[in-house]
Amino acid sequence: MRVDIEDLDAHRGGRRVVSEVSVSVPSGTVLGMLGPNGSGKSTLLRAVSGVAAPSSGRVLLDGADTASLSRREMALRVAVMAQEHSEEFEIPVLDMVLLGRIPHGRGFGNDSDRDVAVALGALERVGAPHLARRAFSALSGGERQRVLFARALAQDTPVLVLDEPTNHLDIAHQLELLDLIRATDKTVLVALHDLNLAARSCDAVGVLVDGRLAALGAPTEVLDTALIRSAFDVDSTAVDHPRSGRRHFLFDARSPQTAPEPEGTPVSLTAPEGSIRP
Ligand SMILES: Nc1ncnc2c1ncn2[C@@H]1O[C@H](COP(=O)(O)OP(=O)(O)OP(=O)(O)O)[C@@H](O)[C@H]1O
Repeated sequence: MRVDIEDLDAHRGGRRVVSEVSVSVPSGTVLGMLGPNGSGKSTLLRAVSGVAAPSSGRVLLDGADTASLSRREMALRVAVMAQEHSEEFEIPVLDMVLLGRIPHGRGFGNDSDRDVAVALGALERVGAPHLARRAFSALSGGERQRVLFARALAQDTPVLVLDEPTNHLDIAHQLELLDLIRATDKTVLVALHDLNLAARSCDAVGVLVDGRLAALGAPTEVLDTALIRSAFDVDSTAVDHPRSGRRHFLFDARSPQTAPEPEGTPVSLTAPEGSIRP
């Protein structure tokens, strides 16, 4: 399913935090949304998924304006994995994943055998079938992320909107989740902070700075040391991976022009007596 974002503005707390963003995401491709903290990635993704309507502009799913779709019609098209999930759900993990089946069925607690099979299959895909009977609230941060990703998969939608899905995940599970995303034929919009993971896993990346799209295109075209400096205020060095040949970035330091000046009396960095520092 194709996703077109047209001239989108979005407000948070009465302030415009996303301005004039236009992006087309072809069916079955992965768009990584990059940008510094507070640059508007989550706000843009909320607008795309229908969690919060844009203040102006449109989001089209295969040409259909999301403003004209019912909640259920949206839930059959777009599954969302949000960044914040402070909920202390006492429910078992399997029931949490079954929430993804609600748009397909008869409502919570009326799951069919197929719903249960899909939910168990999704847990299997994220490597978490052993968690099915555990309470969601008793899981670690990374285990919760994987269960919430399983819920999004179980929703069985053509579009996935994922806000920093690799938060809390160890490196093996980060790679696994991004490989799973790549292996689906879904259209994926995913906010990421790790530029090297994004370059490895996305067909295209969009870089938001202060709510505006500063760059958009294939990772190899977009990501370079100049962009990283201007968008993130960080100096970096590009190196090609000795085996894959893929471009990677080593991060050197905050760029000197923009790093905050130290204020007042310099703080001594000498380790105190008995410290574990060498
Ligand atoms: N609930 C809110 N009320 C008011 N302002 C908000 C709210 N949520 C976010 N904002 C503001 O909107 C702007 C964009 O925030 P957003 O969460 O979209 O950024 P982000 O790029 O996803 O950031 P991060 O990388 O830190 O997750 C920020 O300036 C933020 O302070």
